[in-house]
Amino acid sequence: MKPKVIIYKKVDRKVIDFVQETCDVTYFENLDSDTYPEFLHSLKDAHGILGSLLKVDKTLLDQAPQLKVVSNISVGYDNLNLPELSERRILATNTPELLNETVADTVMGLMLSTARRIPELDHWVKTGQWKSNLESQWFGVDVHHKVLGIIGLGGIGAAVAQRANLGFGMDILYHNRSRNEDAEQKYGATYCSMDELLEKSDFVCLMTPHTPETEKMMGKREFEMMKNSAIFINCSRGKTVDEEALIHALQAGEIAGAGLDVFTMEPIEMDNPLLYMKNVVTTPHIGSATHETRFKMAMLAAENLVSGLMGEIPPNLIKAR
Ligand SMILES: NC(=O)C1=CN([C@@H]2O[C@H](COP(=O)(O)OP(=O)(O)OC[C@H]3O[C@@H](n4cnc5c(N)ncnc54)[C@H](O)[C@@H]3O)[C@@H](O)[C@H]2O)C=CC1
Ligand SMILES: O=C(O)C(=O)CO
Repeated sequence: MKPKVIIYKKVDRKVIDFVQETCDVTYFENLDSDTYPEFLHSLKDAHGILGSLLKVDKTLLDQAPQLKVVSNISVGYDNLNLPELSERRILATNTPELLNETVADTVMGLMLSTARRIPELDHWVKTGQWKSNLESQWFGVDVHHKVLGIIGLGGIGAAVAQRANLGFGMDILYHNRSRNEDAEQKYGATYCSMDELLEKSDFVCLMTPHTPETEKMMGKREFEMMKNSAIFINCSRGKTVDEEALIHALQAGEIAGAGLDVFTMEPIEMDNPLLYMKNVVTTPHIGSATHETRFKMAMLAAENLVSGLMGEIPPNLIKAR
């Protein structure tokens, strides 16, 4: 009998076909209040699940007694309770590396959009406010040849450093759990303490995973240490930032702006003050969301899933730290 698999995220037909070669697939394009009851029902005899961002905790796992593999279509895996999965001998997998370049493009996009105020000026043009020569009130600040501080220089952080240094002539400071000699050699990246990075950078880009250690790692003290002219970019996870402290820092002028792809609550609530600040550019957690990259991620996640269900060690098994 074929293993039973739930795909709970919209993926390309080719991905479903690939999984169907070896598994019996139940497919939900989206999980919402309409589809969730049926999803829970299917979970009872599912051997594998494939998707992203679903909170896989004790409560959910109690509903899935047959589960063998949880395959994330994401590199981040803060949605998974790893000790609980490991106790139940359930394999967990993710999709590292193949999204590095795409997410780094998003980071550069947020930096440029915030510094050069592109969404604000787009609105200005489209609402007929371009009536005279450009006034200095619409000017932005340079990105090129500034200092970029990257907190968490892993796969994505290194791709950001490459773009920023080789493309934009920026000086790179970084803070990480360990030294990245490759980035030091290729992009002149300089390792420093978190405090030094915050004090010296014109742009601070947060790119760590969300873990108990990194939860709210950017808080009141950290924003106060940044230059008043500095711009903060977060493309990691919303919970790595104390969002109230960020809002305060922006309102008080402690920092000049922010480009944010991720938020404490997703989707963000419409009364969140960040949505009403001109110096904040937001995107809806689309760091890796291009057709090409999302297809590759879903296919890799499908390969991880099938390999685990066939009794092999999946290529991207998440190992307990
Ligand atoms: N906005 C989006 O759509 C996306 C967000 N992400 C997020 O980005 C994160 C990073 O992804 P990758 O670069 O692929 O991971 P990675 O594992 O290659 O790099 C993460 C880096 O963070 C460093 N780090 C971890 N804890 C730290 C700490 N306490 N202080 C300083 N550095 C620390 C690690 O040493 C590592 O170098 C993911 O875990 C995910 O949460 C990833 C892809 C897309
Ligand atoms: O891969 C991740 O961790 C994401 O957030 C989506 O690409």
